[in-house]
Amino acid sequence: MSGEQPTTDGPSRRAVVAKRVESGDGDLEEIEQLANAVDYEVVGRLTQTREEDAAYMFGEGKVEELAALVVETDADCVIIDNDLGPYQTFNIGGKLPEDVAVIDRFTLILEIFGERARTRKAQLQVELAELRYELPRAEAKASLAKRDERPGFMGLGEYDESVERDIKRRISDIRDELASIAEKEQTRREKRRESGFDLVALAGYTNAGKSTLLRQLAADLDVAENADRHPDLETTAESEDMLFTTLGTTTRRAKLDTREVLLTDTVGFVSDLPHWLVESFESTLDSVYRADLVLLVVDASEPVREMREKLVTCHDTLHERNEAPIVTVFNKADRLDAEAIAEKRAALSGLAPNPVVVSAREGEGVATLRDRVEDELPDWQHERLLLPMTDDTMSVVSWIHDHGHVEEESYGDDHVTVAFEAKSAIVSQARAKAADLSPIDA
Ligand SMILES: Nc1nc2c(ncn2[C@@H]2O[C@H](COP(=O)(O)OP(=O)(O)OP(=O)(O)O)[C@@H](O)[C@H]2O)c(=O)[nH]1
Ligand SMILES: [Mg+2]
Repeated sequence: MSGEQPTTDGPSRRAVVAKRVESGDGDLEEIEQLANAVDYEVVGRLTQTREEDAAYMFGEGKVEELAALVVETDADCVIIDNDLGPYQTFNIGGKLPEDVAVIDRFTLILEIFGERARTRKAQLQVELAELRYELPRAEAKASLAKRDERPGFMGLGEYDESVERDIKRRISDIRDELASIAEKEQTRREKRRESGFDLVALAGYTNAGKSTLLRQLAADLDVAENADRHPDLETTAESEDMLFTTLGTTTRRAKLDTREVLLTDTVGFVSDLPHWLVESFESTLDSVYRADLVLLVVDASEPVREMREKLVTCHDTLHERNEAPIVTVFNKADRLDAEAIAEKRAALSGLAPNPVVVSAREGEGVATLRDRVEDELPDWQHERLLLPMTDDTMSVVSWIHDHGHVEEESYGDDHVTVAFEAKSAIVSQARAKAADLSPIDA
């Protein structure tokens, strides 16, 4: 390791991954995927099953083993798949060769988010999460520095309360800005609802195939057609075999038989996220919480045990705030035969009742899913209105065409009859508009 400068970007960062579990065997697959998502090359692996050590997270002997592995593999950093306290980070770092960084699960996730954040909102959310991660650490540093024995703790120089104060002030500024962004988004969503769209959100564990499915469902629609009406709609939803490809939200329109929906793709869920991290992404998850219907996408090519764990994580994240019906989608069916699908359905029937099986990549099952979405959306109301013929009548008729599904339209001498189906809010608005048409002396 001596003499080698660790690089801070590019594909050449070498990492040793390590994890402590309470029982069973430590599984490093997910942390490796997370590491690969920001171009770490995993060059060494280490796990330990034991209870948490207050000073080192692992046993002290294991940390020495970790240090030896770092030297042997010439790694620049260790990535620990646990939530390290500030002192544990410091103590582990003390055992490692100089300049070897200690990264924990959350710092890694934040790094991924930071790299993916493209919009102002996503960047603010990442910064908020970073500051919330930093705050207790700044407090720890301040209190250590006060004890005088370790000025310059963690090599970061002098500390006083002003650091904490600055962090708190910045947190409060970011919250304000995010709140105003959320308000604008809310207004926009209300407008969409008013214009007859149902909101369908794609939720699910990261890498389940949400973005791929979004493209399938929206495949036969032309977004440009209505670009002027919805200038905020983005046309891209990238997918890659990588965790957290999507950060932030992408919305596209999809036309079902009788309904038009807006589909929103969103950030993937991942297990063991601390509450502050989830809260930092609250306004992104808002599109899920406020949807009329949630499609919970699961990678069905994974073993039942993993599917179950991921479903539980998703339900936990959705549980508190979501009121909309949830339709579970078993994706990647092209990797499975009918028998395996039947087994998984049966094994997971409690968590995922009546799932729709699809292959987002091949398009198989997508038509069934469309029908299911149509079935599960809140019912539309039927209405028949008799409109007196005035100068404004035709604009009301065309408004009804834009916002609902017209079944019949007939013209009499001094009136128009329109029978249509629409969301109940639209029906009420149409009634109000019809009432406004009435001649004053009627
Ligand atoms: N075999 C197979 N692969 C699929 C299918 N759907 C998606 N994939 C692959 O799974 C990977 C993840 O797909 P995405 O659509 O990016 O998944 P996501 O849920 O949006 O992931 P994040 O945005 O990272 O949370 C990609 O490599 C896709 O090509 C499918 O039906 N079958
Ligand atoms: Mg995605």
